Amino acid sequence: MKLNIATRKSKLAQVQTDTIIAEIFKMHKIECKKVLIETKGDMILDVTLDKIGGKGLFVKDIEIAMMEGRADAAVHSMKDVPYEMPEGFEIASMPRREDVRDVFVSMNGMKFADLPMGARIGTSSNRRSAQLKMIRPDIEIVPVRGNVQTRIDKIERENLHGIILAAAGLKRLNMDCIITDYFDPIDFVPAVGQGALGVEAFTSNENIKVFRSLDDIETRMCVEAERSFMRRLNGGCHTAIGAYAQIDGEIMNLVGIFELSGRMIKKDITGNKYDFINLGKTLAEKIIDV
Ligand SMILES: NCc1[nH]cc(CCC(=O)O)c1CC(=O)O
Repeated sequence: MKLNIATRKSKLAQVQTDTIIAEIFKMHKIECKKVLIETKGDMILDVTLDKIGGKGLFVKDIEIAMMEGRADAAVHSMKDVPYEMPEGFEIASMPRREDVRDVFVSMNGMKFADLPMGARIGTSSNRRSAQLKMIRPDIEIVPVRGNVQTRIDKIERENLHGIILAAAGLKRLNMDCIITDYFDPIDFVPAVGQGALGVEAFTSNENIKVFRSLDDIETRMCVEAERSFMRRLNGGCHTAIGAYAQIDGEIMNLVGIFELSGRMIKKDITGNKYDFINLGKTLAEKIIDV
C-alpha cells in the first residue's frame, strides 16, 4: 500500500511534505508518494492575493485532487488554510510547530535598526505592512509576491533594502543563514498559524488514524486559539490580522492584532490552555469592544 500526499509545487511545499512522509514512515512503516498540484494561487502572481480570492486559492485545488481520489491527504502551511473547511474534510494533524517569528532579510546583511530613512522594504502582506508602519512610519512598502526564492531575488531586482519573511519557511529550506533580524513575536505579531503545518484529509479516509497520529497537542491548542480569534473577527487576508499563542505549563497567553477602522489594535489575554477556543473568541471581542 502506498498513500498519495498532495501539495503545491513550490520547493517549500515539497520539503514540508517530505518531512511529513518521513514521519509517517518512521511511525507506521507506511510508504507515501508526493502528488504535486499547481494551484491558482501559484499561477496568478501579478496581482495581490486578496484581489483574486485570498489564500484559500492555495488550498482549494488540492482539495479537488482529494475529492477526485488523486490524493489521500494533503500538506499545507496552516497560515494558508481558511477557517471554513469544506464538508467532510478535517485537519487531521498539526505536527510540532517550527519557529513562529517573522524575520528581516536584507540586501547586504544590513540590520533592520540601521536602515536609512525611507528604506524600501518588500512585502505583500497587509499584516506585515501595517506593523512595519507602526515601528518605522518612514519605510516605503513595495509589494512582492511569489515563492520564497522569487521574493529573495526581488531584493536585488527591485532594488529593495530588504524583505520580511517567515523564519519557518527559511529554516525548512535550510536558508536561515540569510536572516539578518528576528522580530519578537510579541512586538511583531505573526500570521495566524504561522510556522505550523496541517495534514488535511477526508474524515472518512480509511487511513485517517495514520494522518491523525502526527498531531502535536500544544501546537494544536495554540493554532486553534489563533484560528478562533480569526474566525470571530472574520479575518480573511484583506484586513491586517495576526495572532500568537504560547503555552507555559497550564497557562496560555494569546496576543492578537487587528486593523479596525484604519487603526491597528493590539491586545492580549491569559487563561487556562484547555480553554483555547474561548480565549481566541474573548480576545477578539476585547479588540472590537474599544
Ligand atoms: N504566505 C506564504 C507562506 N506560507 C507559509 C510560509 C512559510 C512559513 C510558515 O509555515 O508559516 C510562507 C512564506 C512566508 O510568509 O514567508
